[in-house]
Amino acid sequence: MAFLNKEIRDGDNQDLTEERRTATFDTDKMAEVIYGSEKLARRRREISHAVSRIPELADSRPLPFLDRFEKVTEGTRKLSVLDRHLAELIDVNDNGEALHLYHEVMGMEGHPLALHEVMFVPALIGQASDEQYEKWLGRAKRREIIGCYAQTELGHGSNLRKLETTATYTPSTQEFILHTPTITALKWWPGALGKSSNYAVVVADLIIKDKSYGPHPFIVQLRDEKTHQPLPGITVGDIGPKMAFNGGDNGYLGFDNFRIPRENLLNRHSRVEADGTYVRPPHAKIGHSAMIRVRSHMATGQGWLLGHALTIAIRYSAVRIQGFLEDKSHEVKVLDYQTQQHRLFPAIARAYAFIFCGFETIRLYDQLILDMNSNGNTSGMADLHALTSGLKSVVTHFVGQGIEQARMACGGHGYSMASYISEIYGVAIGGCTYEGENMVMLLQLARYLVKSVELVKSGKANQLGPMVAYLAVADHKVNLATGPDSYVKMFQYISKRQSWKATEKFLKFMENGDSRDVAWNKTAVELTRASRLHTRLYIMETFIRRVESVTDIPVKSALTDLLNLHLNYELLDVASYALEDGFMSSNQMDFIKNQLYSSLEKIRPNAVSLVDSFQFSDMQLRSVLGRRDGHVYQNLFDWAKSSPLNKTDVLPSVTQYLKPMMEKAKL
Ligand SMILES: CC/C=C\C/C=C\C/C=C\C/C=C\C/C=C\C/C=C/C(=O)SCCNC(=O)CCNC(=O)[C@H](O)C(C)(C)COP(=O)(O)OP(=O)(O)OC[C@H]1O[C@@H](n2cnc3c(N)ncnc32)[C@H](O)[C@@H]1OP(=O)(O)O
Ligand SMILES: Cc1cc2nc3c(=O)[nH]c(=O)nc-3n(C[C@H](O)[C@H](O)[C@H](O)COP(=O)(O)OP(=O)(O)OC[C@H]3O[C@@H](n4cnc5c(N)ncnc54)[C@H](O)[C@@H]3O)c2cc1C
Repeated sequence: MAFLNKEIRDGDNQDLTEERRTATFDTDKMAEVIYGSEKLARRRREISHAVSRIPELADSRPLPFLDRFEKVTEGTRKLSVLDRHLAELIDVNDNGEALHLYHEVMGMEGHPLALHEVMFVPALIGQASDEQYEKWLGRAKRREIIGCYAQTELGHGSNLRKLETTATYTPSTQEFILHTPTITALKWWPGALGKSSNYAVVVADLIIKDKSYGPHPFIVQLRDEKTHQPLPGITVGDIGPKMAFNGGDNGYLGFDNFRIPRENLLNRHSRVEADGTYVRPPHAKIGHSAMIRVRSHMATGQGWLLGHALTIAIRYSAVRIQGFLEDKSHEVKVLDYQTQQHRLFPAIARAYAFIFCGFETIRLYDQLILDMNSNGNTSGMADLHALTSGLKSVVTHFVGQGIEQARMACGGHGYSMASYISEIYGVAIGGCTYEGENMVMLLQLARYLVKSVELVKSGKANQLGPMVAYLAVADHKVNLATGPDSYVKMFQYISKRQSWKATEKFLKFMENGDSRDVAWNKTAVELTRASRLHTRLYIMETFIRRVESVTDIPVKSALTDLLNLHLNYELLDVASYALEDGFMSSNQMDFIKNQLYSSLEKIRPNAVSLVDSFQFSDMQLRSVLGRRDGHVYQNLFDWAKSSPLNKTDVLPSVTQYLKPMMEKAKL
């Protein structure tokens, strides 16, 4: 008999197989929706299969047992094996295939090329002139050189206007002199900078004739191409262990009056002429395109990270039997508890929603780069900046929460590194900080919202973009029974009210004599609340649009259940805003709660299949609890036995310290 869930195999844990038999949709078809195309979903499976047949690509030992040095070495080893097999495994021009292959083999703990693909090459694509393309891009793409993105400094990450590294132009030699004037000016944090990269895009304050022109990107050689030794005038190294990404070498970098030629300012959009004349870019923030790119990709990347943790937690919850419901002769799967479902199912809905939002922002980013490179059109930048600033903040925050709930949902075993959930958590919450600290980015979106409200107030609502048009729409009471649209209207009301309230408060402080910055700071918490609500509205609308467009009926039906859960969960979560002014009644609250509980019941039979549809291989998950076959206990025992501490029955530290202490106590 053919089952709709394609993960069923002979010999699997029976409880998990039972779950898979109840799937109401085809998991291959759901994977097409998750990955955006039939081709990519299929190629992912084929690539995972091909990788599993190359033993050298497997981790040589479970990663949690490796120390930092071993992790870096292991990542670099696998990268070199991968390099030999690249062309046979994937179409190297297909980003989706490449991304999957790297996730599969390299995992998420970092490796020497992590920032090369994610920021160095994209910075060249976005910022280099045609001549610079010619000179650098081919070499970078062939990986003759390895690069990173060095912007953040020991003293400044958020406030780019105060970066201290200087790039001073000297017309007599037509060179820039890069210099690190203070300890706080050291570049600090860039991924793959410490030990791996021999080139970097360095962001430094451009100075011409004693005048500062602000941060600009330069391509800089850091190490000798043959010996890999740092060049004279360069101080570079690793910043030490971190919460996660310990297979990666985030680094520090200092310059001692280090000279680079004038052509090394990435000059597609702004340039310095030989005599020192500065030619301005068409948009002041155009040099930030590599950051906007990562922010645009973060929602899908983070959605997949949440998907990892949920695959582990849901599969384990179907295998873990503990406690009773009605029948006291049989314990039940912990997945049958309403609290367990409430802990995990809304996060499944969010993972799907975030992935769908990410597809939209990636498309918008690609369009922006096309417009900028073909005709210098930067009109989409402000909107995309506002959108991705909010999205990266809201998504990373909820993903962190969701992963932590997934860990707790696995009880004691969730706390073991065998679950791998703590590693996923460490990686995911890095996203709350990198590419713009979340509060800072929420405040960026708030600037956009405040400006939009001000437009409405001054009678210029017709100038609002489609994303904020609701800020000008009249309020109306909503009957919650009428489907997704009514939830959107309710959310629009809440979001609009918060944006208006925060703006009025901000303006009032200014009317009362505060400067703009002080008034802004006094309103900042309310402003971040407005940004979160606006972003959650966007996520909700995107989710609705995506589900509406699905053509496979069983897949659409399962997604509709997830969407309904999401709508009710979201509205309940922000209900205090709607209760504040009596917009929502307590009867409506009860209605929403009941809808939510019935969504949990509807989703229950499909829970395992919804996470199976992410189609993460065991290699990619690296989790004993999340194994596809569900054989958790024997493998946990084997995993524990492989701990280096178990190599001998008596540890040298016991002989050396513990025994003498115990012996002494006996005397
Ligand atoms: C094959 C692989 C494919 C895909 C994989 C890709 C991604 C995968 C997902 C994850 C990646 C995984 C691993 C990577 C791990 C880590 C990488 C990390 C890298 C980094 O962290 S790099 C460093 C990042 N640093 C920052 O983000 C700094 C944050 N600060 C800023 O961005 C700015 O300084 C800030 C806060 C926005 C403010 O700037 P500034 O002070 O200059 O501006 P103002 O506040 O005065 O505002 C002025 C004005 O300008 C507007 N504006 C600001 N920035 C932008 C922008 N980027 N675009 C457009 N407009 C911008 C701002 O809104 C103001 O407008 P207004 O006056 O209000 O009209
Ligand atoms: C895993 C990881 C990888 C990274 N990779 C790179 C990389 O490849 N290249 C690179 O250049 N950098 C990288 N970074 C650095 C990262 O981009 C910065 O750490 C980040 O932008 C935050 O800046 P910060 O550290 O200066 O934080 P800070 O700005 O010092 O933040 C500290 C606190 O101050 C608050 N704060 C700061 N400014 C404001 C404000 N205006 N209003 C209100 N509150 C404010 C913040 O909200 C936060 O609570 C990485 C960081 C991490 C963790």
